[in-house]
Amino acid sequence: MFLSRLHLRNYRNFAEQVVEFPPQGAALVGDNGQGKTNLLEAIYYLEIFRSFRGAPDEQLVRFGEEVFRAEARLSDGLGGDRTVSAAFDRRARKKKVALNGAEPERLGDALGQVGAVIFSPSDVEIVAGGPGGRRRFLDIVLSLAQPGYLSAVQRYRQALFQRNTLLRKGSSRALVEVWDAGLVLAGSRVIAARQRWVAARADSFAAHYERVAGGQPGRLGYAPSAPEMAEAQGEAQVQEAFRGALARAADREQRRGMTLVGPHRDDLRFTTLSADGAVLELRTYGSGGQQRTGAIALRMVEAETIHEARGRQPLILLDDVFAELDPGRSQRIIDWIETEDGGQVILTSPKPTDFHVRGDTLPRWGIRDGVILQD
Ligand SMILES: Nc1ncnc2c1ncn2[C@@H]1O[C@H](COP(=O)(O)OP(=O)(O)OP(=O)(O)O)[C@@H](O)[C@H]1O
Repeated sequence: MFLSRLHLRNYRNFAEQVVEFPPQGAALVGDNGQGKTNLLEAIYYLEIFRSFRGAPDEQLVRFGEEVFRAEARLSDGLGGDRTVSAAFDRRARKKKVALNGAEPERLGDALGQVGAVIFSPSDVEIVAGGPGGRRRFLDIVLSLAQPGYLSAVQRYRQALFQRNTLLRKGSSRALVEVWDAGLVLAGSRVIAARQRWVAARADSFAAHYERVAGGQPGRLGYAPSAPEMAEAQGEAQVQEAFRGALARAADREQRRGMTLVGPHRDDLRFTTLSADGAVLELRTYGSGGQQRTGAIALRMVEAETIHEARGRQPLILLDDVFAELDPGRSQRIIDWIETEDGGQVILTSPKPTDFHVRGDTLPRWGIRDGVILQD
């Protein structure tokens, strides 16, 4: 399956655009502000039904318009086609998603149809920014890859919201505790899934980091909000540890008026080693380049995850990722793409690059003011 056709109407600065993509992908070259990121954002919108940049849907509607629509056609090259589409009405604040023209029962059922991974300069924020961005990363990847994860997150958020409302109002402990069973059940599912994913991908992350960084070590770990949860393995042990952590935090929670333990306070940890062997957090001590390398290695393990979940090569979207990397690192990313035997690649750049992707078979298109220029 590859993205064979994209149809955009009133998405950002695209008025009406139809693009036919070949199976190997395409390279888009255009000046700043012409719509390169917008195009990749639109493709990835059809994967997760929201902007990867975190923009609210209203902002995606072309200025002066009311509704945007995006549709992707995925083809297996043998005549088998599938479509996924999304539309958002700014005035009615309504989003509609369809698979092959039919609305799925739940939005979650339509997630991940494109099977894409996006590499963007803003990924550095996952490593360098606050823990919310890292939890968001985990929640998106696991929602795409694991059935049931998204609904566990949603149940957890509901229980957390109710519990926090009571804590904020200073309600009695007995009232707050009514929500504990639901919180622990859904929360442990989320924590155990995240821990399993990190454990399963840690070696691969380390290998990607080391390769891209030209030999420097890099590690990925999961940091739960309470120490006893770090020891727990599997959902049952996490539940027990979560209950224990809640009991220990009860007085503090009453004082602070909020839930202090659980997956909403967990974090991902990126580390490297100093010259004398000390463990350094990339977030606080990493250079810009090291933080970018951590983000790229993370996207690479995401690509492996999507590959396994979908049973096919992911569509790789590269948004001007080479701009801030040294040539060695850039080349090693290209080498990695080349080993992803034959998956589709769509890359953007403000200027023609010297990097040779897919044996230079990608057609090179221009883009100006929301119009794609194919020759
Ligand atoms: N809702 C919208 N309607 C119309 N135009 C929009 C909308 N949102 C953003 N734009 C326009 O899209 C352009 C930015 O596009 P985009 O972010 O894709 O740039 P780019 O080609 O990736 O540039 P760069 O190389 O600087 O990253 C801006 O000119 C902006 O005004």
